[in-house]
Amino acid sequence: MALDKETVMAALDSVALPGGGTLVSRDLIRALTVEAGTVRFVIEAPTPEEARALAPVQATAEAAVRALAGVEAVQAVTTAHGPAAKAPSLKIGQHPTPQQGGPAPISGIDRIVVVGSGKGGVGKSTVSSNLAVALAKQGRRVGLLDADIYGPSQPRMMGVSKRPASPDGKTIIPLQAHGVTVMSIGLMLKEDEAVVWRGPMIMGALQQLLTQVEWGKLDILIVDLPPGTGDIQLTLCQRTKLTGAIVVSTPQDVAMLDARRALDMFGKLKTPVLGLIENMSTYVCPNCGHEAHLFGHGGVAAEAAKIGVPFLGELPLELDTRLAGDAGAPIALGDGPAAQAYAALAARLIAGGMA
Ligand SMILES: Nc1ncnc2c1ncn2[C@@H]1O[C@H](COP(=O)(O)OP(=O)(O)OP(=O)(O)O)[C@@H](O)[C@H]1O
Repeated sequence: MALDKETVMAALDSVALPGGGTLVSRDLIRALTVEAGTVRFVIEAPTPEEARALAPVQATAEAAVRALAGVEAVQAVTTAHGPAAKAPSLKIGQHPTPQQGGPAPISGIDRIVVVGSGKGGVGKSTVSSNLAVALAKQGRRVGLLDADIYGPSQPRMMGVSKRPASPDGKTIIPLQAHGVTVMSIGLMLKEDEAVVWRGPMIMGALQQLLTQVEWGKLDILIVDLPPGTGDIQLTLCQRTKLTGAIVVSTPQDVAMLDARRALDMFGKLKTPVLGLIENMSTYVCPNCGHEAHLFGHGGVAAEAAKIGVPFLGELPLELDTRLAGDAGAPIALGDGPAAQAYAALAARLIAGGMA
């Protein structure tokens, strides 16, 4: 294989960062050049402290590039942004502006699909990120909006952490990860900063994420909702023209009870339910191959049949899915059993005109 920038970037994409993600997925590589066997690049950290902490990562990156065929010399430096130039300040969290008429589409976005659940922790964010990646792998232009304002998890799951730029203090430039355009309120806050807002501020923040982000042209925007049936769900369904909702549940009775509430809410808000997904459906022991159903099995399919909505599929409970999410590289990027299940789900949505 010829030595070129793509080959070097692929090698750098294998270099994991301490907080999750890779040098490439977190967009830290600058000024990469390849000249007659000599590779030069800059690792640009957001702060001088982070730059110091990246010294071992630089060594790993140099070794990864040096191992490529045709590389004779590697010259890498790690720098920091330094104190950020004073950008026009963008305030996230404000009172919503009134909207005339009914739910409005977002210009440039063909379909908006929300992913919801009744209960927390059933895998809504995992499904959203993996579905986004699986759809992007099948050639769709995909956006992922993390609307879980109280507990944003997409920055970690997609391996992004850079604060999105706002060149004019109004528009927000989203980030790119694994072929997906990503925006989360978590990117505008410090990782452990809590959002302590009342309903109107939340609605205003959501409105900003939907309308001030430069999404570009998308075939589908996937919105990862917070759990439950609160202000965010209400605002989104009433103000934005949605293609529909996907409801994720585990097969457990308590999860299904809450999922029914979510379904009831979408019914009341006249948001079409595109289908149900059963997550953490089966567990195959990696040592002996025994298949177990830790949270039961088939409950979601039975519910879908009962209420007459499509059952979109079941996803296995597996350690690799959790590890991949924590590492910022969704499991759907690979080709194992979970990735195949997500690929089938993506293909089904595309075939049905939903993505
Ligand atoms: N199929 C799976 N196999 C293994 N682990 C999973 C699976 N689905 C989700 N998880 C893990 O379970 C945890 C909760 O998942 P996730 O954050 O996606 O749920 P959620 O419904 O979005 O939660 P929240 O209510 O906090 O938003 C995460 O650590 C995730 O990695």
